[in-house]
Amino acid sequence: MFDLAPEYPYRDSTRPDGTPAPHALLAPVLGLLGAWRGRGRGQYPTIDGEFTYAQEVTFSHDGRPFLRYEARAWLIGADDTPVRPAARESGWWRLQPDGRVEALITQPTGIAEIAVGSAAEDAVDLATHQVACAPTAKDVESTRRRYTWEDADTLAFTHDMAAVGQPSQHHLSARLRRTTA
Ligand code: HEM
Repeated sequence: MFDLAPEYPYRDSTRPDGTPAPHALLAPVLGLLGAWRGRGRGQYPTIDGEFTYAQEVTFSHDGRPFLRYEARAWLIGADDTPVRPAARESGWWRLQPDGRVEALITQPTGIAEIAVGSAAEDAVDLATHQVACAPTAKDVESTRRRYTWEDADTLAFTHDMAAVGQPSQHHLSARLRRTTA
C-alpha cells in the first residue's frame, strides 16, 4: 500500500477570459475556445450516397501554448434521429511564435495525422504534414481542414481528403454553433 498521490492540481479552461489565462501564443485561435455543436453533410466517391451527421467539438487550454481538441460525430436521420456513432478524434494544436499551427490528431480508426497551417483573422487552414495509418486502418494519404468564422459564435468547417486511392476531394462540410459562453 502507498498513499494516494494528490489530484491533478491544474485546470483546463474553455474560456479566453477565464483562469488560467490563455498563453499569448494562443491569440490567433482564442475564437475557437469553447464547446461547439452542429450538423453537417458528407460524401466520398467510394461511399454510397450522401450522409448527414451531427457533431460536438471542444477546444480547451491549460495556460500553455497548445489547444486540447476533442470531437465526436454521429450520423443522423430525419428530425435529427440518431442513426449510429461516427468519427471521433482528439488531439493537440501547438501554436508557434510565427502564428503557425501544428495539429496532432488521432482517430480510433487507426489514423494519426500531423497537420500544419496557420490561423488568420477569419479562418484556420490545416493541411497534412504526415499521416500514419495503423496496419489495419484504411489508407488516408492527406487531409485539408478549414474552419471559417461566420461570426464569433458560428464556425463553418470543411474537410477534404485523399484516401483509399482517391485524389483529394470533399468529404465533409458542417456549421457549428458555440454552446458555451
Ligand atoms: C464528422 C466526422 C466524420 C464523419 C461523420 C464521417 C463519416 C463517414 C462515413 C459515414 C463513412 C462511410 C463508411 C461508414 O459508413 O462508416 C466514412 C468513410 C470514411 N471516412 Fe469519414 N467521417 C468523418 C471524418 C473523417 C476523417 C476526419 C477522416 C480522415 C482523416 C475520415 C476518413 C474516412 C475514410 C478513409 C473512409 C473510408 C472510405 C472508403 O473506404 O470507402 N473520415 N466516413
